[in-house]
Formats: sequence, C-alpha cells, structure tokens
Amino acid sequence: MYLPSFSLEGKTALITGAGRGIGRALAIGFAEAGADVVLISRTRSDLDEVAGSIEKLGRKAYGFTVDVTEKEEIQSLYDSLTSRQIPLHILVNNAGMNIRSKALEVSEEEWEKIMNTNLRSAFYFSQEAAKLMKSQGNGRIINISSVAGHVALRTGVVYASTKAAMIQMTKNLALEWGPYGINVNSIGPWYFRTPLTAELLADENYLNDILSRTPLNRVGELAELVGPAVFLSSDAGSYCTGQTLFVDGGMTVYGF
Ligand SMILES: NC(=O)C1=CN([C@@H]2O[C@H](COP(=O)(O)OP(=O)(O)OC[C@H]3O[C@@H](n4cnc5c(N)ncnc54)[C@H](O)[C@@H]3O)[C@@H](O)[C@H]2O)C=CC1
Ligand SMILES: C[C@H](O)[C@@H]1OC(=O)[C@H](O)[C@@H]1O
Repeated sequence: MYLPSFSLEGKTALITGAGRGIGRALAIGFAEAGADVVLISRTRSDLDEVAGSIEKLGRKAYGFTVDVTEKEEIQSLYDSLTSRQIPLHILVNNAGMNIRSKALEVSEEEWEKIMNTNLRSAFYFSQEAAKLMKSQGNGRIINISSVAGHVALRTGVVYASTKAAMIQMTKNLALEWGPYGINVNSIGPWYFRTPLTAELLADENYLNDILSRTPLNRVGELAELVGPAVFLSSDAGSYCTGQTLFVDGGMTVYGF
C-alpha cells in the first residue's frame, strides 16, 4: 500500500490565533480531518464560536484566552494542558499581525509589537510544545510564515523580517528536534481573504497589482491553506521537516 493517511484522528492540535481568519479555518479543517483542537485567542466570543463549530463535528475543542505576547500566559496555558491531561501532537503557530509602516517611520513600539506577536510567541509556543512532544517521541510543528519572508513586499520590513526569521527558525528547530521525532515545517501564504487583508483586497487597484504577480490569477481560498497544513500534520507528511511550503498561486516564481 502506497497511499499514506491524511487523517488526524486521535490527534490534538493547538492553533494560535484560532478565533478568526486562517487560524479559524485551520481549526475547523483539522477537526474535519479528525483532530481535537486547542484554540488560542484573546477573544472569548471568537473562541466560543469556533469551539461550537468543532463540537458540532463531534470533536473536542478547548478554548483558552491567551495573549501570545505574554510569556507568562503561554507558560500558564501549557501548565493547564498538563493539569487537565490534554495531549498535544500538533502545534500551529498562526497568530500574527502587521503594521504596514515605511521603514523610515517604524517606531520602537511597532517593532516590539510585530516581533513579539509574530516571532517571539512562535518560539516560546514551540519550546513548550517540544518539551511535551520530546517526552512522547513525536510531534508536528507548523509555522505560518509568508511569502513576505522570501521575497520583498511593500507591506512592511518588520513583518517581513519576522516571517523570514520564522522560515529560518523552522530549519534550526527541525535540525535540533528531528532526533526527538518532531517535524517542524512552515507554510508561506500569499494573499488570502481574512480580516488582516480584507481592507487591502477591497481596493481594486491593489487587488489588480496582486493578480498581476500571481500566475493562477486569483487570491487563495482558505481551504487551499488547510490542505497543505493537514498534509504536513498527518502521516502523509511524515518525512517532511525543515521545509517551507509556499501556498501562493505561483507568486514567488513570478519573474517577468
Ligand atoms: N491573510 C493573508 O493573506 C496572509 C496571512 N499570513 C499570516 O497568517 C497568519 C494569520 O493571518 P490572518 O488570519 O490573515 O490574520 P487575522 O488578523 O485575520 O487573524 C490573526 C489572528 O491572530 C490573533 N492574534 C493577533 N495577535 C494576538 C495576540 N497577541 N495574542 C493572541 N492572538 C493574537 C488574532 O486575534 C486573530 O485571531 C498570520 O501569521 C499572518 O501573518 C501570511 C500571509 C498572508
Ligand atoms: C502576504 C503578506 O503576508 C500579507 O499581506 C498583507 O498586507 C499583510 O499585512 C501581510 O503582509
């Protein structure tokens, strides 16, 4: 038999930024693939809505309000998982934000907020997850980076730097944690319609600029991100680690 399983039955996935956008789609999609899901967001009402959708699928949902920029809250979350005997097989570092300032105008506050939300949080979530995954001899970590970490976009140097760092962090953690049976990969999206990008995509000129650089000539549908994430989380992706899969409609290969 050569077709491996894409199922996440029996797995528990922790997804940050699960209250809306890509994180919400991943949470529900992982439940559709059979996983139970630990949902991380700052907004209880968002968590409850997503948890309800997951429970209607017959899967367990555990919602935790966490500010991912607060290391103490991350530690407290993992302490809760341990005390409640909630297992962890898959971590998706999805929470992220952007302030699209010109490089000459970036404030120290903006630098700290973007760095702490996008990069620092992913490292500390990964560090705590790896402690649990090492003890069980297996685990999957997926970092949601961006094409912005691979090519230069006009959407901000600080954001781009966090995403490029996530791509490199993916490689280093894959190297260090491979012996523990932990796969670490990254997914680099181009534009998908979410609250983060809705305003930009509503601008016809901006959207045309996007499409002019996208061989598939369209922005992505959220299901088209869920598929690659389920692949990397399932048996089907068991020999992939340290990689970044750009889910970008061909944008990163667009030359001229
Ligand atoms: N939408 C897109 O076109 C693209 C998105 N991405 C990345 O995908 C990820 C998700 O993006 P979207 O869903 O579009 O954004 P979004 O703004 O719709 O959702 C981001 C999620 O992260 C959460 N979050 C932000 N700061 C947080 C904090 N301090 N503590 C806890 N949760 C926090 C928000 O509450 C929200 O649930 C981000 O890392 C983003 O950089 C990458 C490339 C393209
Ligand atoms: C594709 C990028 O990750 C995305 O595009 C935006 O405008 C967001 O701010 C991100 O940079």
